[in-house]
Amino acid sequence: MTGELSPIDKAKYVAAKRAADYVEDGMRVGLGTGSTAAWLVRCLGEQVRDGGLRFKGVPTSTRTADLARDVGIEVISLDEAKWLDITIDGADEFDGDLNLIKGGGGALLQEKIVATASDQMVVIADIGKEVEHLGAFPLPIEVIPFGWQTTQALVEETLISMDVLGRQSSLRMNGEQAFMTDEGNYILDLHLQRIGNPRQLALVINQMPGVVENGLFIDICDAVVIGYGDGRVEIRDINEGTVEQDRLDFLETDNLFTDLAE
Ligand SMILES: O=C[C@H](O)[C@H](O)[C@H](O)COP(=O)(O)O
Repeated sequence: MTGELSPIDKAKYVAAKRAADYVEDGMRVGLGTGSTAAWLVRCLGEQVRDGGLRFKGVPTSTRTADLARDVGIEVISLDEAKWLDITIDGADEFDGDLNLIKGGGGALLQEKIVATASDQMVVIADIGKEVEHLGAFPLPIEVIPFGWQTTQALVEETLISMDVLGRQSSLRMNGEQAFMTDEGNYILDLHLQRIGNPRQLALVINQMPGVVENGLFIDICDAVVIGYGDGRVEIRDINEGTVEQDRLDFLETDNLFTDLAE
């Protein structure tokens, strides 16, 4: 990476840097996927290499697994770990109840399994991810390839009859090919605009044949570490509201940050 990092990357970085403090020696830690989670993995890798931190990481995608190994984190499977102390992951949107839309990077299935198998889930996000109502970000749902167009039609008909779907859904593409998840499935992105009842929607979608999982994370997240482009971080806890507001002064002097910005 060269040149000055953008305010959004700084925001992601400070959120990840602060959240890395949650990880203690001996923990089993779920490692999220995406650009914000990648900052976390790099920060933790630096602490492993330079600070002697010892923990086991359970990645939520092959991308995260590769990065974690590259930076020196010991990687184990979820079945080896069985249960996790904490999962730290990014999000595409979070609302006032700390409900989330995830899956912009296509990793929602492993992410939901891992987060649900954790004592706590902490989300790391730049302030731009905060919304009053979920839904402006297209809601990803993972579907099996067999009969995916039939599944898509069923999803659309059901959601239109519920007055939920604003526009059509779209098959996520990777160039000319359908995007394929780590489990060999497809992603449909639902253009909803505003989700009135995320809990109900998540249940309805998951009942449809062919749907594997949806990107709504309801009652899973315990706290959000929010980063700002000027180095401020804020921690919102599901029970206690805002519990910390701080400015991380390391931004221009931190090794990892300056290495990557140069
Ligand atoms: O599938 C991807 C994940 O849910 C990501 O955590 C989410 O899309 C946020 O990614 P980013 O940190 O790159 O905005």
